[in-house]
Amino acid sequence: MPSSFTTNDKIYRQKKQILSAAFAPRKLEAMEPLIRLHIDTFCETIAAAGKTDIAAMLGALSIDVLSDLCFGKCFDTLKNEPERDRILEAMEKAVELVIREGTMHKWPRAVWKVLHSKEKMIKRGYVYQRAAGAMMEQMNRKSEREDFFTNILQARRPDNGQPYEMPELMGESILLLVAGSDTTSTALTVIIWHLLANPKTMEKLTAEIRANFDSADAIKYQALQGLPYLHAVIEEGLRICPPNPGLIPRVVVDRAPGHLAIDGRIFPPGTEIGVCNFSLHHNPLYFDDPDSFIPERWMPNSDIKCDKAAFAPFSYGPRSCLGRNMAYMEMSLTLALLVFRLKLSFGNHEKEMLAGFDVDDAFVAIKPSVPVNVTKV
Ligand code: HEM
Repeated sequence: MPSSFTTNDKIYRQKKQILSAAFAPRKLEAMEPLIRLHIDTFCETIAAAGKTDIAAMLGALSIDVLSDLCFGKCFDTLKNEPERDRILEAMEKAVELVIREGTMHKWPRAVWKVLHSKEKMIKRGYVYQRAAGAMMEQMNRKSEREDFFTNILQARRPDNGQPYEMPELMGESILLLVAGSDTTSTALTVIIWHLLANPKTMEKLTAEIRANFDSADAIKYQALQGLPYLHAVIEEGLRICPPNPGLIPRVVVDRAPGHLAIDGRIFPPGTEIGVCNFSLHHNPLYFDDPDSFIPERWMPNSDIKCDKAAFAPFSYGPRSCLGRNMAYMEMSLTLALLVFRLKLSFGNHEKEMLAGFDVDDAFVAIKPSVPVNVTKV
């Protein structure tokens, strides 16, 4: 299914322009109250449960936020447990397979058949079904609200002046849903795991939030952007375990003089190359004590080595992440509201949890469960 992620021509450039407009800072500001509403539901739901898998609930939060902002229809996965389990599993399969389609497109059909087992295809089909259903409803609904997807629905192709066709619209809807939800929830899960494993860091973050706000209602993104420790905690989470931990592939193009030279080595046109984010972020040449979670390295005037040029969780260049601003807004509000309103702990799972936090690389990180106890402050 074609999407901006898998196309590479002038149609891609036009789609990118359309999507960039949808993510403009002014439009995002207008979306803060909606994002906030879902974070409130998230905090209330996990507080009422008392014990929860925070990784799954953060997955549900980011799906609810994305489905609401993208299609004007929240999938309600925070409140509906069977729906949550089904869509999270489908999302995992969709991510694995979308990436194989994007990166192994030249492989023979027989290999594809093995990789695309029938069971996985059926499971991932559920994400397609939900995204397509929401998109169709949005096409038939007359709403004043401008969602991310409204821009694509109203756009015309530059080559023939016609609206985008259904398979392309489907591709974009799935891309937005998967790219925007899984990544943000991984980043938040990583950060919360490290905060729980480092109580002094959690205390410092909580103290910063409490010193700046006297009620949860007063917490607004504009004010959060000025809090250095919150920012440092988010950057350190994205560094220590980037949501796209592996290699983001690029193909060397055929341009004069014909070859690309990097560090004295020649890469001919057609070669797939890339930088592995996890290795980059854990290289001691760029970051002191790279395997430890040390938000202080990001604080102004810190003397802990922290080379910002080697920090690329959203990638660089024309294909870099479109949802970066939205991700910072969602991560900042979620963390601030969480530490302001709730107290989390590993409870009985402390020993097992402190053994370490590992993810699998399937282009995006596939994360483990993180069981926590939750109480209201
Ligand atoms: C912490 C959260 C996030 C991280 C770490 C992240 C990271 C990335 C990365 C590494 C890429 C690939 C860029 C490349 O190929 O060079 C990407 C692409 C993309 N991201 Fe994000 N992302 C996040 C959140 C979001 C959100 C909230 C959205 C909103 C829907 C979003 C939408 C997209 C889109 C549409 C693309 C494709 C861009 C293109 O191909 O031109 N992302 N993201």
